[in-house]
Amino acid sequence: PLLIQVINPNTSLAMTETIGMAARAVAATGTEIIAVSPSQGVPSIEGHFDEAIAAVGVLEQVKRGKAQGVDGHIIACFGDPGLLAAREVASKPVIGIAEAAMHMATLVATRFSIVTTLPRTVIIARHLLQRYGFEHHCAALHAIDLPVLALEQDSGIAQQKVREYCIQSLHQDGVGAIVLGCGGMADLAQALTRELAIPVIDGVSAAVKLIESLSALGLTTSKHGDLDYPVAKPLSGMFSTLR
Ligand SMILES: O=C(O)C[C@H]1NC(=O)NC1=O
Repeated sequence: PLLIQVINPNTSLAMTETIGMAARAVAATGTEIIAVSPSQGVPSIEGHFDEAIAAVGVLEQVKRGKAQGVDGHIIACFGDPGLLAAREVASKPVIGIAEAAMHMATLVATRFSIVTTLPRTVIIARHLLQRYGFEHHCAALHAIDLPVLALEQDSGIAQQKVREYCIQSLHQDGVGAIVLGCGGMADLAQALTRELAIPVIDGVSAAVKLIESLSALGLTTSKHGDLDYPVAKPLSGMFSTLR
């Protein structure tokens, strides 16, 4: 049996619930999901400033998960905030939902598009594509132009916009798959895949299966080189809890 920690790096507990449910929906029998949020930070992550703040919370939660003996950590925000820092701290695998979704998309299609929230997040997603080496696999990126927390409102307006952009993308972008670019969209992928008859990929569920695969293969974060544990030194003030 596996214990997987799913970290929603923002402090919106409703989104943590959505993310936890999406993870549990695909978890193998015997895999337990612990969905958490940082004790302090930002209610939603919509840019570099938010990501820098959220990264500290991610590190705090990774340390907690490590103490709980989890078998892997998932960073459930499409910016993958703190991913490499978290890998330095962790002994077990750490997977970001953007990298997970992008990897899965390349396994089922030659080109994919991304549907995310704000126009500025589209730019950040482009940085991720470059960083992960998927620039040439992503044919188009779309923003529904609504804030992240619109996905937690009951109106369903954000969900409707995601569906509209997915339909537009499958007709116009010449892609074989669509990646949902927000942890808060995790509950939409399966229904959209069925309705639109194109793989619509959520990074939360993709990351759960990647952690299970890495665990089954006996693979974990390398401590040879730059992902070795952080150099030991005294940490002051608010960072002292990260020791
Ligand atoms: O950047 C985005 O639009 C998505 C990203 N922000 C957030 O609070 N959770 C996320 O997945």
